[in-house]
Amino acid sequence: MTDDPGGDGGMLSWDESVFRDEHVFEIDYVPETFKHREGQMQSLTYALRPAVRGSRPLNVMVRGPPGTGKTTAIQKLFSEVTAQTREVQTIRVNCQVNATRYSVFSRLFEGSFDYEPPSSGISFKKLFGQIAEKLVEEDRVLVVALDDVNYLFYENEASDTLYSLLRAHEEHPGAKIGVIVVSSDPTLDVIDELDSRVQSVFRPEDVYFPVYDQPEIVTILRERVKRGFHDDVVAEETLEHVASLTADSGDLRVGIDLLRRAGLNAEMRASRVVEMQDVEKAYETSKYINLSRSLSGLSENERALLEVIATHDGKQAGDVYEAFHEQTDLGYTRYSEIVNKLDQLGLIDADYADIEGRGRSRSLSLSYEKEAILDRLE
Ligand SMILES: Nc1ncnc2c1ncn2[C@@H]1O[C@H](COP(=O)(O)OP(=O)(O)OP(=O)(O)O)[C@@H](O)[C@H]1O
Repeated sequence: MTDDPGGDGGMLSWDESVFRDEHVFEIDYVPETFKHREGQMQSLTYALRPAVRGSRPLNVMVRGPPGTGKTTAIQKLFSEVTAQTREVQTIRVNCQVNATRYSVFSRLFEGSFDYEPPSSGISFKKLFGQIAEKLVEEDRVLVVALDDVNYLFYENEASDTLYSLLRAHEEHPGAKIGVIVVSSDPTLDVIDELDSRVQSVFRPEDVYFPVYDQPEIVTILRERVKRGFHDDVVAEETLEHVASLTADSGDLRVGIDLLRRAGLNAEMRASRVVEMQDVEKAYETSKYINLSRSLSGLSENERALLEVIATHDGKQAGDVYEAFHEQTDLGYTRYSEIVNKLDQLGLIDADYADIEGRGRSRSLSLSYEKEAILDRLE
């Protein structure tokens, strides 16, 4: 691309691309290099070391805002461990998808047996029994990463799930299980929110992932640009701009998505170069990547309530309930639970306020612009 073989100046012909490898901008891509996380990787490796020797590993609590490399660290760690030894089995559970104890253990079953548990409704006890039995039989240590564990808290399932995992050896002698909980909710105090029966057995190592600063973002994104785009498609100045927009949100995902969309915008203009205008246009969508991600995990009723709040923005909880109940027939308890979850996800603000003559009541308002939410709920 650099030598402009067609001799057509800045124009891209229909069968050319600015991308060398578009795949590096996809969400499930695991980067080859993982800069600025050496300390965290060291702590994680240290915690897992006993497992490699056949003992129960240290439990770990990983915390940090969205898009700071927590999942990537677990993926890297797990592939290093499994490459080293067959004695350790590692399973990562995405709690946004598996948000109940039963569903977490179904995933563990699937990870252990390579097929899903019977859908006919096998009891939790049986499910757990089979997983533990296999571990003991094969004399393997199981390391479970509960990724985005905050979702288990939103569903009130965290204590039961952790309790079962941490006390596994009591019901199933010989079963060795280590747990890594990964929380991306900075407002959630993981230990504090657990039942005291869990607190007494869960004293994890703490590993923190701070947001990347702008120079760190530049080095990480430069690597992606090198792998993902042909030479000279993204100028240094453009990269700096992408990094500063990314630093505003603190979520590296914004930067990666920005690069891909800006590349597509350049192609749309048949340009060989990504210009600032391509980045600006892409940012209108990329800045909402975290919102889209939160929305994608919502159930039908949760989406319905968010939509009702969008059309009653700033109204009192009681008034919103009436509209919600009319639409879904759900009762007040369930309604309150969903309000709390949307609040914890940072989608709405549910603030208590004194209302004249009515005591204290919550008013519900959107944390994002109404249109941004409604567009993404469609
Ligand atoms: N140091 C790094 N080097 C290269 N890529 C990185 C680095 N840190 C994060 N990424 C990339 O940023 C994106 C987000 O990272 P990741 O999913 O690991 O974040 P997270 O902290 O687990 O986010 P969440 O809490 O929202 O689940 C991924 O595409 C990942 O490849």
